[in-house]
Amino acid sequence: MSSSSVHLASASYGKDLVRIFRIVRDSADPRLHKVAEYTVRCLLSGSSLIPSYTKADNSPVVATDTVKNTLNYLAKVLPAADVLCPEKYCLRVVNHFLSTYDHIEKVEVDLIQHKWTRIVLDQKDGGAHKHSFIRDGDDKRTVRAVSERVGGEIRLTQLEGGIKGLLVLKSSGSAFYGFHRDSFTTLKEVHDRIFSTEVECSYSIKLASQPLPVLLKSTLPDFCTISSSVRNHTLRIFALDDSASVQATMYRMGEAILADSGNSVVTDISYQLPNKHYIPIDLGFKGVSNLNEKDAEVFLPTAHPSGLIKAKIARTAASKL
Ligand SMILES: O=c1[nH]c(=O)c2[nH]c(=O)[nH]c2[nH]1
Repeated sequence: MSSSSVHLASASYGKDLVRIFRIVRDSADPRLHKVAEYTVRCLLSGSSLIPSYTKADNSPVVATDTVKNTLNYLAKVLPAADVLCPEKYCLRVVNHFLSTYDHIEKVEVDLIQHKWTRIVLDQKDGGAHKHSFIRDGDDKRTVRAVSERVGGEIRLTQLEGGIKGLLVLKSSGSAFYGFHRDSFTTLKEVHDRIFSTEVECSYSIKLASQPLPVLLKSTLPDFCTISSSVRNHTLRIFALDDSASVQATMYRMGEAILADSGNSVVTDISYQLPNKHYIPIDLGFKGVSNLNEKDAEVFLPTAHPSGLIKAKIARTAASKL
């Protein structure tokens, strides 16, 4: 068989790990700042780019360096509100590439927001500082936006918000018993255990079915309020649920988020939760009891292996009515 019996099955390219930092200075008080820091991946695709892979023809290639320049340029020239809101920034970015380059058919943007929270000093030192910030947690907000040219129109085909790296632990209020047992099972049933996980989730946001340039002229949902709501419900259910398992608790988190009337544009939420095991240490060598649920106080935090539980919780057709 000749080498021509292969074809390009799929392809996309662009810039990854583009670091963006934007300062927004208050118009009335230039020392009062807001800041946003993002890591962005932006990938382009389209059938007219196929020759760049198959025929070494670079003529249709918008250089990945140009993609990086564009991400920085848009961070500078877009209205402050559109850069400070990661979802809006992503929507502007995908729209830019499809409205600028007729031969690009699809743009995918994945963004990670790095936290910068304003430092609040004692009142004697002036309270909330105008331009000093702290990284108060490793959790990150994520956004994915995908836009495609459909029938000559620029359409938003995917918009997702999310969280990653949100590390939580509860030292009681979690059990795991009644599970299937067979000759491979060694795990003891437990009625009170440590539950720790690093929350990763993403939720789909459905906007009105209009071309993206039209959507961008309309009033968009308050994406930051939705993001806070997802984080708050996740933490609330984690703390309050008398957990029967990671599976049962994550389902309740999804239920709470979708039941909140403020989240009507959220159609589903996917969780990925590792079960980070804490194992009671056997101190029997000193005659000290540490293995029973009631007296276990010293544990070995184990990095691996961990359980890994995934679920997508979605609205059923009836609940959309
Ligand atoms: O919440 C849990 N779900 C499981 O499926 C599982 N399996 C296991 O060993 N421990 C746990 N915990």
